[in-house]
Amino acid sequence: MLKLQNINWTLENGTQIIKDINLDIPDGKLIVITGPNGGGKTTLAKIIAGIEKPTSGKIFLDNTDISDYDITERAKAGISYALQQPVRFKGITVKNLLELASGKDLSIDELCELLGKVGLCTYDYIDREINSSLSGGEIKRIEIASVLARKTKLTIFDEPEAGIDLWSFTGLIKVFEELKSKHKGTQIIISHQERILEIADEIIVIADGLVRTSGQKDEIMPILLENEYGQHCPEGKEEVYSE
Ligand SMILES: Nc1ncnc2c1ncn2[C@@H]1O[C@H](COP(=O)(O)OP(=O)(O)OP(=O)(O)O)[C@@H](O)[C@H]1O
Repeated sequence: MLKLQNINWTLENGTQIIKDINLDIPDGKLIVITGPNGGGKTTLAKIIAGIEKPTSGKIFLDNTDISDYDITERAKAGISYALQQPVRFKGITVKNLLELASGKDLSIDELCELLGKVGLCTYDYIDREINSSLSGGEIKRIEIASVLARKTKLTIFDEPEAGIDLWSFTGLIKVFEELKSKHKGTQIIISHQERILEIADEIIVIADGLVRTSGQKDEIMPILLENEYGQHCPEGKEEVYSE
């Protein structure tokens, strides 16, 4: 289980972006974090992955305090993060990246399986360098494939839908559903997409640096659809909202 305890993140100018967030993320679930633009979702994901250090607060993975772990140590502890805007690696091919991610050489069949999941034809891509010649949607899909190759305990996908065409997006939803049913790990997906919210076990709504509401999908979906990002809280959740 991932536990976030009193996580705060404040800019040097004193602006507080993440405001005392407490969350318990259970194992083996698909958790979708949603909420308005600029609410703090990516910042929180970066804090979990070790890319940003919180101003205060603690993070535990399976009861181990990983607060002082850097990004590499967190990756070794089993946390993967697919960035909202992937980076390009000059001189590294798609095959190299997928093999680095999976920690072993991959056969053509294995490469086909991974790239097929994100809707890319292996023969067109394995030898392509991960540079600016790839389109935004292609690089996003390759990054998602590399995260799938890692099969870690906790995987965070930051807006996997961004830049992905409708047809590949449908395939991606199937990949998340398959991960949910076959892989024991936890998936956290940051998303604005109703189709991704629909496959969640639990939904967390973050706005203005706060957890506005959270709970089982069936409990949270009606609130999201009827109101603007959970601005009306269900009974018993008002104390979170009133901050
Ligand atoms: N390094 C930074 N310096 C200044 N402001 C920052 C920095 N990082 C994040 N912010 C601000 O913090 C707020 C939260 O940003 P974040 O990217 O976490 O939002 P988000 O909920 O992921 O938004 P979106 O849905 O648009 O992706 C935004 O107002 C953003 O401009």
